[in-house]
Amino acid sequence: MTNEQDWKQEQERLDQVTEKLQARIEQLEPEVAGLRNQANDIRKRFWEEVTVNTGSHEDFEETVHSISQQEALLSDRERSYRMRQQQWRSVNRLLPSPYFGRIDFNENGMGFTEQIYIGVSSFVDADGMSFLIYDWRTPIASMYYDYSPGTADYDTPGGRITGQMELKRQYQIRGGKLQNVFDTSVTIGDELLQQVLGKGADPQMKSIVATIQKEQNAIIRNDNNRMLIVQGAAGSGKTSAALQRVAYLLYKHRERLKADQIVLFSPNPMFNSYVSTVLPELGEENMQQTTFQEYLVYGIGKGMQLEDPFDQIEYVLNEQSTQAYEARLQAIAYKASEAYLQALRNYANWLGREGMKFHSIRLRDRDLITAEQIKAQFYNYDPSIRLANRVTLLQEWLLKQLTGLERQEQDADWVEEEINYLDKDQYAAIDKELRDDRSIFEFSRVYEELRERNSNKVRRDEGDFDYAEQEEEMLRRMLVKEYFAPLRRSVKRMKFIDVVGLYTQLFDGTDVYAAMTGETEVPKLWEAICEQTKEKLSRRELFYEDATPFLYMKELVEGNRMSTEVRHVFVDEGQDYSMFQYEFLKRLFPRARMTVLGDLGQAIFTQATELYGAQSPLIQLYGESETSLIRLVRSYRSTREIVAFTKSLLIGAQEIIPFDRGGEKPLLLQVESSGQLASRVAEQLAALRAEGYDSIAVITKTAAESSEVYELLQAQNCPSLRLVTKQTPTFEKGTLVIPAYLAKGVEFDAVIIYDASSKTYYRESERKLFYTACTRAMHRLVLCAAGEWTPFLAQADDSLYELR
Ligand SMILES: Nc1ncnc2c1ncn2[C@@H]1O[C@H](COP(=O)(O)OP(=O)(O)OP(=O)(O)O)[C@@H](O)[C@H]1O
Repeated sequence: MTNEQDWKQEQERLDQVTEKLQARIEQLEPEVAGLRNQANDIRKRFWEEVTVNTGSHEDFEETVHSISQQEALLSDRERSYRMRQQQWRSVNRLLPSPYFGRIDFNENGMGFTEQIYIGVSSFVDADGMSFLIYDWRTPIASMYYDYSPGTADYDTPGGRITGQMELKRQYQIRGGKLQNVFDTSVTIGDELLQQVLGKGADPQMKSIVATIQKEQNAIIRNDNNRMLIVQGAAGSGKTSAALQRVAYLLYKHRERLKADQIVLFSPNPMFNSYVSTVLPELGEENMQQTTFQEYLVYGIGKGMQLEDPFDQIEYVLNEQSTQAYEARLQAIAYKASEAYLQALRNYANWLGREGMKFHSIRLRDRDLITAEQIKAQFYNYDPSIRLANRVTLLQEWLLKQLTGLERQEQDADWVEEEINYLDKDQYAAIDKELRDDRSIFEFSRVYEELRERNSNKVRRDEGDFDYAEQEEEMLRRMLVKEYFAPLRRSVKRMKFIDVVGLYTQLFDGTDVYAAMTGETEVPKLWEAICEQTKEKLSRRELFYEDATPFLYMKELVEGNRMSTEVRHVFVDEGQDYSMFQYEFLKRLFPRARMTVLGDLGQAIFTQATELYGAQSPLIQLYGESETSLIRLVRSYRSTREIVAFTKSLLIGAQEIIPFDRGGEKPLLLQVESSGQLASRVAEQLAALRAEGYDSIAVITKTAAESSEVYELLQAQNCPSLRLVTKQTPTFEKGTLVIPAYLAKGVEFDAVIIYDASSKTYYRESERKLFYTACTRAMHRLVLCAAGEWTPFLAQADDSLYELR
């Protein structure tokens, strides 16, 4: 806290800045309105101002010139309008809270101290020179996040600047009024951060610019390498840092980077709405957001039915331990492994020599070009040409063949028959097209005439030029063309490759697999895996674990698609992606840098990838020299008590450090039978609501359990209860009943684990799911259990919770 004198000065400065902001708004408003009207006017009267005359060549040129002049004028006004509007918005955004921080910096050799006020965007005084507010993303503002008072420096394009930071101050300003001023010394913003973190959960994530921590700042501003990997504990601010990083990149590269050149892969569609307000709050447009599943569905196409990751996890959590279940688990792990990735690469090499599978091209129930002919042609190409390039050659060859065959086919008997049997409507349609093409007849007639006159031939009788014959030929041509059009289309779409067959043949048994891929180390239950996979494929369905490898193999054969526009790819919950998926992203976005954020402690899927440490295969994706690794160990979401408890659930999570915010210990409630659970949980819900918590999650293990619990709690008359399923589009405040895997990435004031008994959570593989569920709690955590506690609580010292 500062003294009275300081406070007064700060309030005075705030008043001055507010006045200047208001003055700027008043100045900009008519300018914005004026430019908007001008642009609208130009748009409305566009054609009045243009002289359109196409009589002669000169007139035509004149017209083109006049249109482009008018266009240039319009786009100039629109550009000015957009710029002014942006300024107007930015000043308006500043008005209620112009800045949140200040540093006083004395640059070495300059001999004076500059006061640098920091806000969500820059604001320059009317002289155009003095910065009244610096954007938090400017190089100089980085000192605010990186240093306490004392020696400090920052990097500029011209080199490093060093000096003394004499003061560091933080503000809370609301509605133009100074509410709090903190002078910070050792660490930035503990007091402010305390206040921010003590607040309630929101159905939408907030920006953290006022309290970004040094290690988070390193993530936000890291702009050196192709790959940035962040391993961070639950609640350490990975997603927050990622979003501020997007804002930073958009600012730093504003001349050449647009929001739609950045893609964020989110864990589920609901998450999109959760994070969607952060960037607009910072005055930036949202980046593109998608899920990997959306990409898979798009890449594989409509022909196959894809399981989604949530159905996969439901299977893993629900099924009993049968042999089929064990086989599926082994398959999930193996099909995400690097060994399988390598096997598929080897398989593609093998296919370069033998074993390709094609579909015959068929017309009216007969083969036009047989699969054998296609295969023979394919293996005729020089084997040194890459597989995908040979496929392109084959595609060209097929299209050429089709042209020849189409011509031949016109004389076939079936064509004559079809013409005879054309019904009235079909005939009328064709006749119309013919009439439209009549000009061609006219042209050929005139041409014929001229040719004859020139060669001094006697002009033939009109009857010599046989229209009837021409018409019949045209009909044949059109009819055959109609039959051939879908064939061409499917060749262009590479449908002549039997991709399903190619993937299926991988599962013809251990020996065949080894011969094709060179892989001899397969999971124990490989034969059962083969059966399961083939059975599923025979229904034109794909397990989730097969979807990415399937698409990977498809693209190895057909050549991969690319998106060269995208410059930055962000992967949140990065531990849940397999190496296949990373390989994909790398190939799909060849010109993009990648930021992967995740936490191995929350790896709820079997195909998890380690992000950090020597074993991380992710480092190999772009190579060590192109990769930066950052680790976040401080957790901001939950109270000290909740973090101490949740970290005891994980093995080897000692290094997680809670931010120093106190609260109540987690509460463990045990009842005797599951019949009593609902009423105890309902009691807890009522108590938490009475304490003022209005974002509460009752977290269950599976979707089925969620629906059941939802019914039970409704029967207990719990108010404003909402069931969340994978189809739920957005998060809303209130009491949610939600399966753990859908609560990923989000947070709640209070969390109730519905049944933390050993009947529900017992497999070791469910430990991280359980941990993820508990770490969603910000202020309160309650665990209920009917009967024995889950074994995951075994390491939790009884001083870490309260038992009732
Ligand atoms: N520097 C900060 N200042 C204020 N709040 C912060 C800061 N860092 C993180 N938080 C808050 O901590 C909470 C957790 O942040 P976030 O969701 O980004 O963490 P995460 O690492 O992505 O978590 P998880 O892996 O558990 O999903 C959020 O409420 C966020 O606003």
